[in-house]
Amino acid sequence: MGNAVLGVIGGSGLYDLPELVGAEWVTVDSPWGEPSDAVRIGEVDGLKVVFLPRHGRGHRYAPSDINYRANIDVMKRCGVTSLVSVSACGSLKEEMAPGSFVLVDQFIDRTFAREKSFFGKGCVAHVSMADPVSPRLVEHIAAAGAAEGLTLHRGGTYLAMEGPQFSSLAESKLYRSWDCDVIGMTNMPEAKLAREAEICYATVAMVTDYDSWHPHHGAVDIQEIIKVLHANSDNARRLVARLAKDLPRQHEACPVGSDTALEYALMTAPEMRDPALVAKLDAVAGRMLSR
Ligand SMILES: CSC[C@H]1O[C@H](OP(=O)(O)O)[C@H](O)[C@@H]1O
Ligand SMILES: Nc1ncnc2[nH]cnc12
Repeated sequence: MGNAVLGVIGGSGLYDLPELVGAEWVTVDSPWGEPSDAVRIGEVDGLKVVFLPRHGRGHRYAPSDINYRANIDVMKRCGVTSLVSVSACGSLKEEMAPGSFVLVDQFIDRTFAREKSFFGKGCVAHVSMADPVSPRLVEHIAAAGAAEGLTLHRGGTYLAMEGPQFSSLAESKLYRSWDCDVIGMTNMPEAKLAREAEICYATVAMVTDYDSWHPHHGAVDIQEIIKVLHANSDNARRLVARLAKDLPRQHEACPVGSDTALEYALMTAPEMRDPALVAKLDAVAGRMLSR
């Protein structure tokens, strides 16, 4: 299946990966506009790793301002085959305590002010999001976490909210009644776009707080979040470094078809496609559109 390339999107508190060898910041242009930052490209034991700070260095972009399409397009242009999203989140479950990590396997998308697809008028596509994360990548992350002695929860539903304000108590209780496990502001549409770009995706959710619902913890507060983030960014970096060491150097076919998601997804007849949109899709859908 070709060489594996590991992409890492670092969320709040993760703006660099010092573990990368021979790393350089590289500006990659995208027809989808401005990505959050340049990418840091380096390697770990021969594996190419591409790191992008989701909010930009210095945390310049709010969740609604991030150009998720450009970020995923840039990852695709860099050859990324597996993408790990490291994301701070609130916990909606007692047992998922601040400081722990959750390998989520489902998302509920409540965001409403973001571009959510590379496709549209002139080139329509519908990909499956039934299994939004790649199980094989999750297995490798879980093994890396265990090797590093981290507290990891396997499985969970991530509620993506628009933000930037945190949830009201009523919203927090509503999401708990939906049996959601964690809440954040960024993994949608990121996961949808990764799927459209045929990149295997998985999220490492770093729990920083109990959102607003917990009777014995005050409402979520950014100072507390920052403290937990500082205490955990080393753990997140160790996890990613171990993953990079141990990830198979050949890309493994995704059992849920993340890496072939466009195979039967394109709906628009070739002669009816908009050439301008097709040109922008050169990286994301070149595999299908050049056939
Ligand atoms: C710093 S608290 C809110 C902020 O943190 C999370 O960001 P990310 O997912 O990039 O780690 C959350 O989604 C909000 O954007
Ligand atoms: N409680 C919370 N809600 C939304 N995003 C978050 N990121 C970290 N904690 C969060």
